[in-house]
Amino acid sequence: MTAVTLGPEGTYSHRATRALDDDVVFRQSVTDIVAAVAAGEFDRGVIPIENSIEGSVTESQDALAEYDVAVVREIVTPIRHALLAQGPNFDTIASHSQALAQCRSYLESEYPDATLEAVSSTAQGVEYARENPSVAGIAHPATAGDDLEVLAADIQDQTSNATRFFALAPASERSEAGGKTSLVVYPNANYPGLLLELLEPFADRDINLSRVESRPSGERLGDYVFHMDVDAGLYEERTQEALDDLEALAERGWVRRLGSYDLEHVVD
Ligand SMILES: O=C(O)C(=O)Cc1ccccc1
Repeated sequence: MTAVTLGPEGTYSHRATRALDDDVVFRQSVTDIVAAVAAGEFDRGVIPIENSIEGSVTESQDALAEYDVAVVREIVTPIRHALLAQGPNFDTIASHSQALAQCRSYLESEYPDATLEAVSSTAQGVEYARENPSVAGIAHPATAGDDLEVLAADIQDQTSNATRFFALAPASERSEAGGKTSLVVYPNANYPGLLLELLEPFADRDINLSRVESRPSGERLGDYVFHMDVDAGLYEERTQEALDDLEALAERGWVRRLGSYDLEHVVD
């Protein structure tokens, strides 16, 4: 099987993809990855979803609301960032926006004058550092290879830094089995108590919600899509009943079942 993930080689997404044992190909953006899996070009896609310091990867959420794909696995990996460069004389630090944000305090105290440049991935920033002595990257230390120095290790703002990734498959492979389920709900409505009503079907059936996030629908200001993760599988009757209620509440919009899966931790 072939999995597509964020490249080039050595990104955290690539590290997470190793859990799948598939051949790996790379794309430059999360949206491209989700679109390619939805189009059936690859068996699997791996994208970052949320980080324990910085929160949701909004591009991933928006792509899951836009393209019809299945979530078939969840992979949680620890993230330990290093500062890498040809030497200490750099003026620009290039990395993925999530990595720059996860190291914000460190960068403000150690490199207050550096220019921070958000690039498509951590490993892409390292490529720029390899080409240019005035650029440093923030990435996994293994990306340093033989030609870059690890100037500082473990520079993330909290020692405990973990990222949750989703393994995606074409929609036809959606599973009802597993202890967790991810949903996207667009109620296309706005009235007092709407959010409460959307949560009640789960509370009434004693189903724990492990995440609720709102994202702008893009239709109009103040209109939202809700991303929900619940600790129950789609195979369970209580989940099916809760979803029937949710569908009725979202009759003017839609409910997308991304699928059920089990939690998996991969130590790097
Ligand atoms: O750029 C990468 O290496 C990615 O895979 C995205 C990312 C960035 C920072 C933390 C986790 C994932």
